[in-house]
Formats: sequence, C-alpha cells, structure tokens
Amino acid sequence: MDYIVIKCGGSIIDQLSPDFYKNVIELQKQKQVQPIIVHGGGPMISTRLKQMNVATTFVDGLRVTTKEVLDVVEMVLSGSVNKQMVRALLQQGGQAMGLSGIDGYLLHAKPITDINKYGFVGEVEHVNVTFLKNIIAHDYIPIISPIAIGEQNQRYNINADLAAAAIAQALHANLCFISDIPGILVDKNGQKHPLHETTKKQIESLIASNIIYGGMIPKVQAALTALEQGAPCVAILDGMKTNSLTDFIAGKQVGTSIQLEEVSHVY
Ligand SMILES: Nc1ncnc2c1ncn2[C@@H]1O[C@H](COP(=O)(O)OP(=O)(O)O)[C@@H](O)[C@H]1O
Ligand SMILES: CC(=O)N[C@@H](CCC(=O)OP(=O)(O)O)C(=O)O
Repeated sequence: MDYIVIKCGGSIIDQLSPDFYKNVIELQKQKQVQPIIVHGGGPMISTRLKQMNVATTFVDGLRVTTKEVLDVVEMVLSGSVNKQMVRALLQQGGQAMGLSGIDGYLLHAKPITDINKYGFVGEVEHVNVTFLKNIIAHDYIPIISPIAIGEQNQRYNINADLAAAAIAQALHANLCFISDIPGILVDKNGQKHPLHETTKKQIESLIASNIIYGGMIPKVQAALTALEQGAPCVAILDGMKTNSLTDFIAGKQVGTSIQLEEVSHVY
C-alpha cells in the first residue's frame, strides 16, 4: 500500500475549496494511494492567544511554548481546527477520523534540545504506524493535529511540518505541503517566481541569504529530513490551485519539487 501525507498549513485551511476535499476522498476510493492529512493552525493559535492577552514569540520558526501557551495550542489544534477539517471532509461525503498525536500514542516525542529556549516544543521520536494503518484499513482518512506525547505523558507542541515529515518517513510515503504560496519564491527580474525544483544545496544558500525565512524554514528543513529518511517525493504546493494535489500525485510538474541533489534530466 502506498501512502501520501498531505500537510495543510494554517495559512490556507480556511481557503481550501470543497474540490480539494473531494480530490482527497477520490484518492482514497481509488485505493492506489491512501491519503493522511496532517494540519497546522499557527495563525489560529496566535489569534486565540491574542484574544486571551497571552504573549507569543517564535524562535527559528518555532513557537516558544510555555504551559499556558500549550493549553491554548492543544485547544485550538486538537479542538477547533481539527474538527473544522473533519467536518469539511464529512461534508463532501468522506469518512474522516480526527486524531491528535496523543490518541493511540500516535506520535511519541521528546523535548527538542534546548527546553529553556523553546519550552514544551517536541520532536517526534516514534510514529505508531500499526495504529495509523489500522485506521486506514477501516476506510477512514486520518486527520492529525500535531500534539505529541512523551515521557510521563507530557504533551508537546510539534511544528506541523515536522510532524508531517515524521509520519511520511515512518510510512516511506510521498509528502506534500499545501500552503498559501505557489512554491518557494525567488526574485527574477524584480518579480517573485516559484522555483519548479530545488536541492539541499540551493535551500541552504536561500536560507543564508534570507530569501527563505520564517515559517518556510521548518518547512524546507522538514522536507529535507523526510527525503533523507525515506520519503520518495516531497513538494510544496499551492492550496489555491484545486488540482495541485492530483497533479502532484500524477507526477506532473507543480509547485516546488524538493530533492536532495540535482537530478540530471535525460531528454
Ligand atoms: N522564499 C519563500 N517563498 C515563499 N514563501 C516564503 C519564502 N520565505 C518565507 N516564506 C513565507 O513562508 C510562508 C509559508 O509558511 P507558513 O506561514 O508557515 O505556512 P503554513 O501555514 O503553510 O505552514 C509564506 O506565506 C511566506 O510568508
Ligand atoms: C512548535 C510550533 O511552532 N508549533 C506550531 C504548531 C502549528 C503549526 O505548525 O501550524 P502551521 O503549519 O500553520 O504553521 C505552532 O504553535 O504554531
């Protein structure tokens, strides 16, 4: 069985069209590649924290997560955002199963190296693949929020891109990041254009020159880690283009395809 991990960013979730969900359902029905959705919700968390007068900061694209912030992160991600996506898929006739990484010990995490710097931010150590495959075998499309569980049942906030990459690695699945941009943008003749493809070397230089910044940094890092650890194909796709997901699966050139090294094309 082949799987595809579809990561939906918080920047695009509210704008995903009914056709996006229909395409995901169609994929599942055809049984060639089984979809697994992992979602973010960064902007929704920030809005809720602001309403609650709780300050929030990011270091290296990761939200510094105090106990107080963690409560809100879990409430927003595993509550409202997760159920919003489950309802959207149900609405189009799909069988959706909303889960967080805590349910069934789906995502086991340890704190990332510097707990003083980031608070309760984790990195995924283990994915309960058996549990995930069982859900899929029962014809459900898993919709996963990136809260994980660790030693002593401690909760951790996981960047959604990194959670999606960990799941793709564990399943050797293709991975796509659905976001609010048409791909990795670079300046060409004073205008921004998406790269059709890029490599580890180019990504490192784009980060060093601040052309890749903010939330794009964990995304490209997650993409490279997934490729290094066994995901065959990884791309960043435009959530505003309805067919970008089906085009990616069909092997068409769409969004930015990320590779470890340059592939020499033979024509
Ligand atoms: N070179 C780049 N090309 C495109 N977007 C970039 C680039 N560098 C930084 N970004 C920012 O990354 C954002 C996407 O990351 P993020 O907001 O975390 O999205 P998501 O919600 O999909 O996870 C874009 O909206 C853009 O502001
Ligand atoms: C540690 C960390 O930064 N966690 C993220 C989790 C949500 C997320 O990643 O959402 P997007 O995909 O919309 O960015 C956060 O708290 O915002």
